[in-house]
Amino acid sequence: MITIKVPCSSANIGPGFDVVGLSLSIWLTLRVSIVTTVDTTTSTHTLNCKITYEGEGASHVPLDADANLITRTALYVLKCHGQRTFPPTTHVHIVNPIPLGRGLGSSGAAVVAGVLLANSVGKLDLSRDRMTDYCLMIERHPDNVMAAMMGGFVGSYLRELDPADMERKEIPLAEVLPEPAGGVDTGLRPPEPPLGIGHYIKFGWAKEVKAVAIIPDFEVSTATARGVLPEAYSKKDMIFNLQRLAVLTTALTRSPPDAELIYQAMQDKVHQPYRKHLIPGLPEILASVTPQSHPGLLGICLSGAGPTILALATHNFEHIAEMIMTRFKREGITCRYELLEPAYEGAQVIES
Ligand SMILES: Nc1ncnc2c1ncn2[C@@H]1O[C@H](COP(=O)(O)OP(=O)(O)OP(=O)(O)O)[C@@H](O)[C@H]1O
Ligand SMILES: N[C@@H](CCO)C(=O)O
Repeated sequence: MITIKVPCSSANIGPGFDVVGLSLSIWLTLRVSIVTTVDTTTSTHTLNCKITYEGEGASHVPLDADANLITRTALYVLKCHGQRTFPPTTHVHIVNPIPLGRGLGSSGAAVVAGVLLANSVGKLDLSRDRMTDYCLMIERHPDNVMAAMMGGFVGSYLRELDPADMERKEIPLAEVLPEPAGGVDTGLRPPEPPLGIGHYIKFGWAKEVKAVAIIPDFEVSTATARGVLPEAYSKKDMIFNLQRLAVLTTALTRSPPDAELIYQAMQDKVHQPYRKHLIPGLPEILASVTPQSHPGLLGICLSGAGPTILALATHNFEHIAEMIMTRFKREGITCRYELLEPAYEGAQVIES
């Protein structure tokens, strides 16, 4: 039995759009077994893989190996290594408590889990850095996948690629992860990722800082939330974010945390203002919960592409969460909240 555990993550933390991510303590878990039978031709499951699933999205997440994001990702990596199917007969049981499309990195966790799955069942012996390259072929912004893979509070950038590699990086997603093609397999190897696409550094984290995630009961797809962003930004807005991000990455390591410094350093002009039409009440919520109005609060932001709100705080967690849920309720939106800790250790593979 192989157990694969991947944490959820919150990207951006205010000004660090597509740059920083924080892995948090909700874990996607895969339980993987390979049953070797005498007659290996009898598997009735797509590509030798049986999927069972419980948790968030159980009513609609596909259970065919060539359609489910986790196994589709694994197949991409396996095919790059000349393996066209899973080993007969693979059973992947997925337990997913990460809400989908809420800004808590469910797709990043699924992609990381898929790459780890391929590495284990295909006995590929890939390094963690190389596995990250595969993740970045599928999820092209590094913040969620780097945090989920490496754990903790992580900053990352994508390497500037030479023109040939750039071409490969820009290939449409469907070519990296072919759509379920009714069994059509050209036999060609998919494009392999260039070496060393992503680079990262782990920041420290002051241990008293916890994350309160207020999770509305509706989804915002990341693709939609990226579609509303402008193509270009003013110099003024870029400087605004860069100044804050530079301060924030160290401010969150200091004990005791400086609430005034962190609150200001979590302001953003690059993505949150443009996403307000997708998340009713967003500007009011971000402006009305402050360290003065809510002692214990350090800072507040949209988690990833939303709609979850992330509040960093040292105490008073329930009060902060209740205030935000009440504000959402005025917009007719119900929410739940979770008190989370950083998942320092990142993705794990346990063989038993
Ligand atoms: N465990 C899973 N199994 C299969 N598919 C999944 C799983 N988790 C996520 N997905 C797919 O990813 C989609 C959500 O991805 P999306 O990028 O829109 O949001 P997110 O990753 O939850 O949020 P964000 O990127 O803002 O943090 C789901 O609708 C589903 O298609
Ligand atoms: N940085 C990404 C994270 C969401 O996956 C965004 O905000 O669009």
